[in-house]
Amino acid sequence: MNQSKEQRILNFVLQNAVRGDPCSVLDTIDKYCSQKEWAMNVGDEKGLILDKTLEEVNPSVALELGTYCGYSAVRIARLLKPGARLLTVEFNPEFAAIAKQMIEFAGVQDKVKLLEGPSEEIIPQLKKKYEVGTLDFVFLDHWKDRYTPDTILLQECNLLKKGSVLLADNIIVPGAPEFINYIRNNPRFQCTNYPSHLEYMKVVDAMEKAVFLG
Ligand SMILES: O=C(NCc1cccc(CNc2ccc3[nH]ncc3c2)c1)c1cc(-c2ccc(F)cc2)cc(O)c1O
Ligand SMILES: [Mg+2]
Repeated sequence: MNQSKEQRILNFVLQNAVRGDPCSVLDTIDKYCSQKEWAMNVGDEKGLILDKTLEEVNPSVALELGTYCGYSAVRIARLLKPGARLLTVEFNPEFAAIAKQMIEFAGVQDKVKLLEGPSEEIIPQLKKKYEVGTLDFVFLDHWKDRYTPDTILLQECNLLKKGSVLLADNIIVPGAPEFINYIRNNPRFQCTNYPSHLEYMKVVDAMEKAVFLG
């Protein structure tokens, strides 16, 4: 049975990156996906915006929607302070299996909890089943038409507090127009746009930061 692209990315990391070194895992994925096969990791350019936002927020509890191969989970986890944790949600079982191995190879498994299932099912379980009080940081990178309903669901589940930061990928490509309309017209969020480029391409993209005002 021929391999998936995601399996080829993982194999390239297992053979070329340094076990236990998150930066080498990130660099190796970026090298493979810019030189051999494009893949929808947030990448190195938008990754820097993610890094800077994380350094500002310094979250104790972070949530990621859309794990994919685990690139941004490794990127986020490597910057978390001792005792802080990342919950990452992946709906696609093949992606989740790849991401689990990627996270373990990078050596950040103690900081990351990978939850398999759709966000609309997982988010309502975060408080009781996963002992989450409120979320300091949320990275939205899953199906773009889920950004708005899941932002509403996070509020309904009382998972956001004053100062909670949402960061959304792909505001231009593939685009999340409904989310932008919702969040920029919502007085309970303070929004900032970060122009950038689609991962590994010269195509324009952007990220949007939204701070919950309570
Ligand atoms: O669409 C994207 N990513 C989302 C996505 C996509 C597919 C599968 C999944 C399955 N994972 C999944 C689903 C539902 C879920 N609910 N809760 C968790 C959860 C997890 C997730 C995307 C596309 C492009 C892109 C493609 C092509 C192109 F030309 C330009 C740009 C670039 C990106 O950076 C992107 O992020
Ligand atoms: Mg993305």
